[in-house]
Amino acid sequence: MADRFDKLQVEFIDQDESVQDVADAIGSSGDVPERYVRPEMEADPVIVDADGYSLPVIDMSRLIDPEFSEEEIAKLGSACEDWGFFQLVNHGVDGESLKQVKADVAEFFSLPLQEKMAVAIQPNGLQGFGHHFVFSKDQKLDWVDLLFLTTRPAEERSMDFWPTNPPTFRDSLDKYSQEIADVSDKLFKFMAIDLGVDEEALLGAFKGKPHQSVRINHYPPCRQAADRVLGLSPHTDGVGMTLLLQVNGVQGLQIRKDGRWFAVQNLPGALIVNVGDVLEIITNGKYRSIEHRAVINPDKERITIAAFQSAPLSCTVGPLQELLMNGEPRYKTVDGVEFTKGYFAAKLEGRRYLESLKLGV
Ligand SMILES: O=C(O)CCC(=O)C(=O)O
Ligand SMILES: [Fe+2]
Repeated sequence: MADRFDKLQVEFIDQDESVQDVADAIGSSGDVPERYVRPEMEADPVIVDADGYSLPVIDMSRLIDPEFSEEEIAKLGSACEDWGFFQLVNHGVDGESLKQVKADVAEFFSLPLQEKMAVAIQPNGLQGFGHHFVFSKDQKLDWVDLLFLTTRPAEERSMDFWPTNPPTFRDSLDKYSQEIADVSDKLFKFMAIDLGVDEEALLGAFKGKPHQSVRINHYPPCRQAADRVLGLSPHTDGVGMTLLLQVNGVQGLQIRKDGRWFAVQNLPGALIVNVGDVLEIITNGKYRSIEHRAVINPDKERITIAAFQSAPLSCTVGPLQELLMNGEPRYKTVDGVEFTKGYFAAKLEGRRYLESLKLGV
């Protein structure tokens, strides 16, 4: 079936090596190939999670409890304004479903390369397993193998890219994708209350069938040069909202805060949620889409599942009338196809595309 991304006609350079293979080939003594080495890493200091400086924690059980809801919604609003990121606890995602999806994803990445290549990304495609978003032959490469899939609406899935090994993979990803869609619907609802806009007005921006895709990231360890390679280059997410699940206990997410990198310590069991570019634009800049990146552990592999909740390509991306500053929009309004094309054309470099949509007010 036609992929939503076919309309975008983005052109990528084919990559047929996997980072896991590169890591295996260099073993413990060889050099990391130049294409993976990132000299810019040395320049940027990292702040660790310290007193008075930790990611806000939002409790879903308080959001839905009439006694605490108002207070928790205010906290949610501040988190989206000040940080653009928060940890969500008591999110209600079924424990069995979490366990199963984690086990299946880890098993998929542990398969031999040829098994994984059964769902390999196709030339100029976006879905499937492999290296993604390579735009030129000289571009530095991220130290990650990933599997990118459209998960919702169900009729837009390209099942050719959904692994059949392990056999439970499809079923567990299907269940997880439903659970995450439910959590994000609730969060959008509470955000609408915080913003003082009609729920329909906020969700109306995601009119039709909300879109969800997942990026399952596998970061092999890098013994030789963990501090000189990057798992994911700094970027913002070109979507409404992202919900990130850490599949194993290995940390690696960093977010840009006050010009420096801040290392997120994921609370066990919490989902990490962040505001994407589309939500920043819809809220006319009230909520912020923050640059983030993933770093590599020298000894341990790291696996994460990022679920992106977004708008259909048929929608329009622009500030909500109710949230204009003195009647002024701070961002251009563009249609969904133009927005997504522009996001990729800016090569996922930090906030570059988002800044280009800003109007001079
Ligand atoms: O794996 C992580 O910590 C970050 C993932 C991420 O930012 C993404 O997939 O967009
Ligand atoms: Fe991201």
